[in-house]
Amino acid sequence: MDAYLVLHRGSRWTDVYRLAPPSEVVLGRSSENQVVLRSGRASRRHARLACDETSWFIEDLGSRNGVFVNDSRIAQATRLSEGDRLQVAGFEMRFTHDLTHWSGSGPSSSERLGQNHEDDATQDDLMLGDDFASEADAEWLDIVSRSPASTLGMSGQRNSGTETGESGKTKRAGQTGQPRSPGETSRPDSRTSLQRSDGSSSDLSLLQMAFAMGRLESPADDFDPAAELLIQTLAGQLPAAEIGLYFFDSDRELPMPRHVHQREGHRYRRPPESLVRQIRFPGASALLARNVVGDRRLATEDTRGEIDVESIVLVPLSLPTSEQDDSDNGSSRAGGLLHVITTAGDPSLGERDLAMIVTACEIFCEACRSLVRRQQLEQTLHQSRETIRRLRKQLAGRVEILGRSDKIADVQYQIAQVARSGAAVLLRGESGTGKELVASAIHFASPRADEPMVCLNCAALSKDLLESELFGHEKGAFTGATEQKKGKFEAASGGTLMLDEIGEMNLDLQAKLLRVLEGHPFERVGGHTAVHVDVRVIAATHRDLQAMVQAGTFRQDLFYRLNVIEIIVPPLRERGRDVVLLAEHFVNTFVQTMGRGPMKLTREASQKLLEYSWPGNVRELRNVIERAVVMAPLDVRGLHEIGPDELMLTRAVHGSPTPSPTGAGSISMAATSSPTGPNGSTPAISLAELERKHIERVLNSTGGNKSQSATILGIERSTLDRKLKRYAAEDSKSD
Ligand SMILES: Nc1ncnc2c1ncn2[C@@H]1O[C@H](COP(=O)(O)OP(=O)(O)OP(=O)(O)O)[C@@H](O)[C@H]1O
Repeated sequence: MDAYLVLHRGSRWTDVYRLAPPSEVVLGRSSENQVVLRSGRASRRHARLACDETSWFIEDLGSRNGVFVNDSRIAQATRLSEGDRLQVAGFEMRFTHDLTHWSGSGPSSSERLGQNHEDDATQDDLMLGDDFASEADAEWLDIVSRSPASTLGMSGQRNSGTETGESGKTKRAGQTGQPRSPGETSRPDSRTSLQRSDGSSSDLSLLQMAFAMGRLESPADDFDPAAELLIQTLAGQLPAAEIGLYFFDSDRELPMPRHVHQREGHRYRRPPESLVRQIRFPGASALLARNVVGDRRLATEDTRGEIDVESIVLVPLSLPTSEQDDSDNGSSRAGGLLHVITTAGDPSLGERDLAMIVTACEIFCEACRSLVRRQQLEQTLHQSRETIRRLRKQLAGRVEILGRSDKIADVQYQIAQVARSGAAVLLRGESGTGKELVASAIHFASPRADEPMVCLNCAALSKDLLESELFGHEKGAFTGATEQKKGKFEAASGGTLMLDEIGEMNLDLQAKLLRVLEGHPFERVGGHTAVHVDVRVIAATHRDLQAMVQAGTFRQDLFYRLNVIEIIVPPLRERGRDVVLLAEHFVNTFVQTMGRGPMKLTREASQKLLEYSWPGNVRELRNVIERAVVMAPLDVRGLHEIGPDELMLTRAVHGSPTPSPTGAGSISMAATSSPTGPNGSTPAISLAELERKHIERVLNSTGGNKSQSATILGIERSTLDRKLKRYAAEDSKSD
């Protein structure tokens, strides 16, 4: 069953709509899916008329003047019956099921069939009430608006809702132009399209455009290259259209078009302000106005009396600015619009064209946003790099080899000498003497200072793990290799790699390392791609590599390769008063980092430090001082003086290779037996033996707790493990 709505003014009808249920007419509101009687003030709702199989309903949507049915204001939906007449502020609507003599052939569900101009009614006569009386810019165009394309199908897909309002008569009564007679139906232009071919062609060119825009490398504030691609694409798809693209600030009038496409013999014309206003507000939809030939309200300075525009598409462009963050909420400061027109004689733009144009514009806006985002990311990356550079400099300043002894002065001199060259360096010295610190000092004094400094302890890992840590591995190279991982060589690319405890590396890996040091590329574990790196290697060991070479446990060629320059880092017991200097430095450091009050060492405490043999070297000293600062009483006002007892170095360790005047102290938790000779003289044992005995005593005192023992000894737990393994191996050999 079809239902008809006839609008009357006095005794004359003005418009006739066929309302095939379900459908609805909104009075005073423009929106897709609805027949638009009037398009001014698009955001204001007034009354909605809906119909089902048998009845009509009218509903007040909150207009200021209200909606009246037979002089009673309606509150909610009001049911209307066949033949009912409805007065809505100045004109009358009649509802009928009998309109056979106006049987329009349009396919739509809510279709305007005819319009009567015979009485020469004026626009004002058809106003829906005082609400609109002052609305000078009210338009009577047949407008279809379109939300973002991402919500729409392309490829010629028809949106059922957009079928309403297709009758497309440009103007209402009182305007110039040829009126249509009742019964004349408009073009079913939701099926027409100006596009050159079917939807798949436009999909393809939109994809090509998106791809080309994605590859643009223009600066973030230059949207022109992307705009050119947009115009080219649209011109290719809409061969009978003129196109203009505008960029503007939100508070400015429409400027000159930034890009224009016009066919030969045709002239592009700016859009009328009255239409532009309809899309220049946040969240505005694109619009398509059809059948507008001769509408004098579309005249602009440009038209010079010839108003031959047939159809218009206007799309608001939400463009980002460089300063804007990437959360685009549609209220960007800058903006733009795309304007597409066809002129009389050419086919009108249809809804498929509108959908295609809106999609193209969205791709364009997204490409512009990507340009801005990319620039923001580049800026962030640049800032991060600057921060890293600054921090590295600060770090370099903190890599200070403290000490005034001759032995440390020698080391400092050698650091300055080798830093400038790229030569391999071998650092030798006991555990905890500061070999890693020396390696860092070389790196930060070298031309590689801005590049990474990476350290790897070769003793801490099994052979396979060490290979993977050094050279990286490919995904699936071994069980657990779930991702590709770059090794330390790649991580140190351009910088310095310190290989600590190089003497613990097995022979296979030594061979692979040698090849890399000789400038050959390497492959990640499980991979076949050759990786080239430029890395300076600094190796360190506490072992006698030459003896290992002779024993066949270290490759001679690798030894020569690593040992280009050798720096011996002296043990702490050979640095004289540097012990006190370092201890004072550590006191100040820990007081600061722990937020404690001022502290200093007493003369007796300093003396005690000088007398101790320091088998754990600087690391042990650091730990001793840290413990003293932690244990210092909290309720001290003013300066706290750290006395000798607080250092917990109670017992003398005789037999140190550098005997001290009063004998060196041992750690308080150490066992009672001391390795002294019969008369308190230095026993004839090697330093290695002394170290072993000391370790055993500490282990005894902790009940075999290795972690605690390592802490007391001032060495890494892995170092202790290694030493114990070696002792066990030596014991089994001698058995
Ligand atoms: N001259 C020094 N000035 C200041 N701190 C130092 C000095 N020498 C060593 N240290 C500190 O002593 C600790 C141990 O130093 P480092 O790790 O460099 O020794 P190492 O010889 O590499 O030890 P290992 O052989 O066990 O790896 C670190 O905290 C380091 O900062």
